[in-house]
Amino acid sequence: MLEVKDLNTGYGKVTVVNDISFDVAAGQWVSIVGNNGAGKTTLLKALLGLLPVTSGSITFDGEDITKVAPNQRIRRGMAFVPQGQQSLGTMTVDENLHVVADRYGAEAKARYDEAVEMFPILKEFAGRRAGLLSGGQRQQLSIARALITRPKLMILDEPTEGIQPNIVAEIQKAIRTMAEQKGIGVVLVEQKVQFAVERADRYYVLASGRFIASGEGGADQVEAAKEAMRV
Ligand SMILES: Nc1ncnc2c1ncn2[C@@H]1O[C@H](COP(=O)(O)OP(=O)(O)OP(=O)(O)O)[C@@H](O)[C@H]1O
Repeated sequence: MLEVKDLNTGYGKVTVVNDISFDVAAGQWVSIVGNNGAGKTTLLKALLGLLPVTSGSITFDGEDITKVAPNQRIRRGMAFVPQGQQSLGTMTVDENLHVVADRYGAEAKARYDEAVEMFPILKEFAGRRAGLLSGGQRQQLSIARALITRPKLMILDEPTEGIQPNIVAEIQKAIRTMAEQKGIGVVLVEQKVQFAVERADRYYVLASGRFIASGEGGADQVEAAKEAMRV
């Protein structure tokens, strides 16, 4: 569904991401792990159309979208969950979800229900202001908001940053479920290798803007990925 080929991108004349190629199929979870400054966010910005591609191509759903504007990419079925749990803090959980769901008219309720089903805590805290939730709960709210759009591809930027371990496990499970049961393709970028690799289908290690290792996901692959990241 997503095909990235020989992608180069960066800021002005400085190339930060070099010759990146990978594919994501429907229902496949692909993780990109890398340390601080490896180029993870830069790569995601290029996938979303927020940074121009210097060379290479991005194909989504059979169409070349290398030069397609960000809002068009979203319309075609990409959803983005940015770093840092960005929900609307002064609005309640319920209002945060309705802002997105109510765009879908007759489908609004079904879409709303579908999203909170994945994160029951959001039902419990429906009336609470998003700004008063824990970081992990806010992250779940961000993912739920993205799910309401029924994306074909969900792109997540370090969803576990600053989050307690018990919620990290819940988020991991939800990502697996959305891939497996809803057929959503997932691109996750992370520094936390275990979280990213353990239940993914495939992983890539990004260092200094290049893929230096890759492999199948799974609990037995975590050590190999960690080892590759140490180099
Ligand atoms: N707006 C910018 N202008 C110029 N260089 C930038 C800009 N943003 C990031 N960079 C550089 O690009 C490189 C990769 O940064 P990027 O934010 O993509 O890394 P990252 O892997 O996402 O790191 P982190 O895990 O800390 O978020 C770094 O060397 C950074 O200094």
